[in-house]
Amino acid sequence: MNALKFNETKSMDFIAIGRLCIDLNANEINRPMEETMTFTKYVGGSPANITIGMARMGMKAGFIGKVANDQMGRFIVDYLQKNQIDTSNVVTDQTGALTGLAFTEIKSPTDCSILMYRENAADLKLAPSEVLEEYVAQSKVVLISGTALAQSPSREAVFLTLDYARKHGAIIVFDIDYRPYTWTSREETAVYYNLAAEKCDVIIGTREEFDMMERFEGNVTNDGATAGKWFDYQAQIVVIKHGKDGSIAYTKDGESHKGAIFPAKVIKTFGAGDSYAAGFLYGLMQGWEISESMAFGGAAASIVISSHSCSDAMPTVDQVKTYIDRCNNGEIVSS
Ligand SMILES: Nc1ncnc2c1ncn2[C@@H]1O[C@H](COP(=O)(O)OP(=O)(O)O)[C@@H](O)[C@H]1O
Ligand SMILES: O=C(O)C[C@@H](O)[C@H](O)C(=O)COP(=O)(O)O
Repeated sequence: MNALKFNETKSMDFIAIGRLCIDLNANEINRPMEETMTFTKYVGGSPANITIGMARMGMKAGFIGKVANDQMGRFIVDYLQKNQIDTSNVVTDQTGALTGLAFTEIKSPTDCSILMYRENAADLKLAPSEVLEEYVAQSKVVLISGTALAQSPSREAVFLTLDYARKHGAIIVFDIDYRPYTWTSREETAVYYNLAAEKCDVIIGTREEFDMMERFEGNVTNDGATAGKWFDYQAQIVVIKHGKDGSIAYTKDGESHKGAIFPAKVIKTFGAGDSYAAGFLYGLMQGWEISESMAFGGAAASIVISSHSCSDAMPTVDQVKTYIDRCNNGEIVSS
């Protein structure tokens, strides 16, 4: 058992708030963007990917967000619905805003980058008045994604969602999800990230993301010290991710747990964090121990980084279990 107490009377398992975007993933891999000519379109945006991952694992999931009033916006909503994700709090922009695009460059399995087009992005136009309290109140878990704090009115919509989630007893998860291009300064970023993190039960981020949040506190860069700060606020679990070197989770009772990593035939690195979050949160919601939940997330991540997409490659529970078995039998080895 982990220490989190989910309110089992609620009708939905998981709701995320944040961006619904499009990933355009390079078809011709192992080359720079300048030489990449064709791309495959997928639903993207980190919180969207995590929600799709939760739904694939059988969780009753929903989303709070805003999409453009165009073909891309309709493609996103349709894809969510096909994945059994409730879209009743996904609103359509009426101001001519556009869908955020992420073109991925896959230079090698370890050298990947993302070129973002996020001018006038619809997701950042979500207003507080468009977040329905009764919708938030239904969910056992509410996940907020840090990028949604980058601009008003989305920023206020997230803080209001945090208030509703706390009021109605949800477990609140903060995926730091720091994307520098949506922010105007590192100071502004750190201020808002810290204000949000104070209100969350589970905080998940990479070492670099926590470094950004600690910019006013000298050079901490020690995982234990980083996590310790948040236990004075609301946090019960703090997870610090270290790419292919795995992850470490700290809990309020002073314990720490290392996340197992699994072999992968890596096509690209992005999507690791989102699939890890889905698998980890799924495990926690089953009442599994922290390390078992981390391993489940690690295996989900290995599946997704061995695939071309992020969202579309999100595995089912059976796929993750089979993957773990095959790794344990030596059938899957790293490329
Ligand atoms: N090359 C890899 N091989 C196996 N597992 C990986 C690899 N890269 C990432 N992972 C898994 O995915 C998790 C999250 O990856 P990370 O790169 O730290 O997150 P993000 O994608 O958010 O930057 C890691 O803790 C690890 O379990
Ligand atoms: O989050 C985005 O806007 C782009 C994602 O859809 C993308 O594929 C990605 O970067 C995934 O993030 P990660 O899991 O943190 O690597």
